[in-house]
Amino acid sequence: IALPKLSLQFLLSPNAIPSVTLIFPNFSLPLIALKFLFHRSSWLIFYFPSLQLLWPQTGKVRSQELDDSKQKFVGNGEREDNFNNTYISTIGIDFKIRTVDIEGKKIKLQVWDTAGQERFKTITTAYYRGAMGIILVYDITDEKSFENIQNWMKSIKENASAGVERLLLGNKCDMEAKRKVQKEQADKLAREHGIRFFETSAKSSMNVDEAFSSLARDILLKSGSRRSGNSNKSPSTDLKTCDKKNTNKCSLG
Ligand SMILES: Nc1nc2c(ncn2[C@@H]2O[C@H](COP(=O)(O)OP(=O)(O)OP(=O)(O)O)[C@@H](O)[C@H]2O)c(=O)[nH]1
Repeated sequence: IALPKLSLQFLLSPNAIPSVTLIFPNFSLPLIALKFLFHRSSWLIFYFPSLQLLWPQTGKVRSQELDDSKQKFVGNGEREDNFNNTYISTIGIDFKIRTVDIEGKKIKLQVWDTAGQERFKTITTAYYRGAMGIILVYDITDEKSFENIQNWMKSIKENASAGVERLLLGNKCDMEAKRKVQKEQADKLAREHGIRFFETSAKSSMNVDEAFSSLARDILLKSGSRRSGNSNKSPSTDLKTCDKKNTNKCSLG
C-alpha cells in the first residue's frame, strides 16, 4: 500500500527516475533501455574518434604492404622507382620488425615507429620506457625538424630508461639541393649528446641498414659490457656519404 505513495513522492522529487526504478522493477525496463541507449551513444561517441585514429594507420600499413609486394613483383628494379611518396602521417604508434645481421648472427629488432607530431607526444612518450634504443630522425630539408630534436632529447631524458642507446639520423639526404641543415650542425649536436649521427635516405636506402646495424650493435655491446663491466663503444659502422661525389665512407659516429 505504501509503494504508490512513495513512488509519487519520488516521482515529484528531482531523483524521481532512479527511485521509481527501485520501487517498480517493471518500470526499469524502459529505463534500462534508455540508459543503454545513453551509454551506447556515449560509447559510440567515444568509439568513433578511436576508429578514425585507427583508419589512417591501417591505410599506412596497407600502403606499405602494397609497396613491399610491388617491390617483390618488380624484382631487381631500381628501389627508387618503388618509393612510396604518398604521405600518410603516423598516428600514435606504428609497429615493424626489422632483422639485421651482426657478425653472422641474425638480430630481430622490434621497431616502434612513433608519430613525430607534438599532439601525439603523450602517447609516444608512454612507449619510451623499456626501449633499448631510440632513433631520432630529422629532415635535412626542414630546419624546424632539426630544432625539435633538442625537445625530443629532453623528453627522452625525462621518460626513457637510463642508459638507453640513442642515434641521430638526418634523413632525406637524397635532396641535397633543398638542404637546410648542415651536416656539421648535426654532428656538433650529436657530439654534445655523445651519440652517433648518420645521414640517411629512406628513398635511396642510403645508410638505412648501416644505421639499424649500428644501433643494434651498440645495444648488444652495452648489454654485453654491462654483464662484463666494460663500457667501450663499438667501432663505428662502415657508412656511405650521402652526396654522390664520395661513395666510400663517412663515419660521423
Ligand atoms: N626524398 C625523400 N623523401 C622522403 C624520404 N623519407 C621520407 N620521405 C617522404 O617524406 C614524407 C613523410 O615521410 P614519413 O616517413 O611518413 O615521415 P614521418 O616523419 O614518419 O612522419 P609522421 O608519420 O607524421 O611522423 C613522405 O612523403 C615520404 O615519401 C627520403 O629519404 N627522401
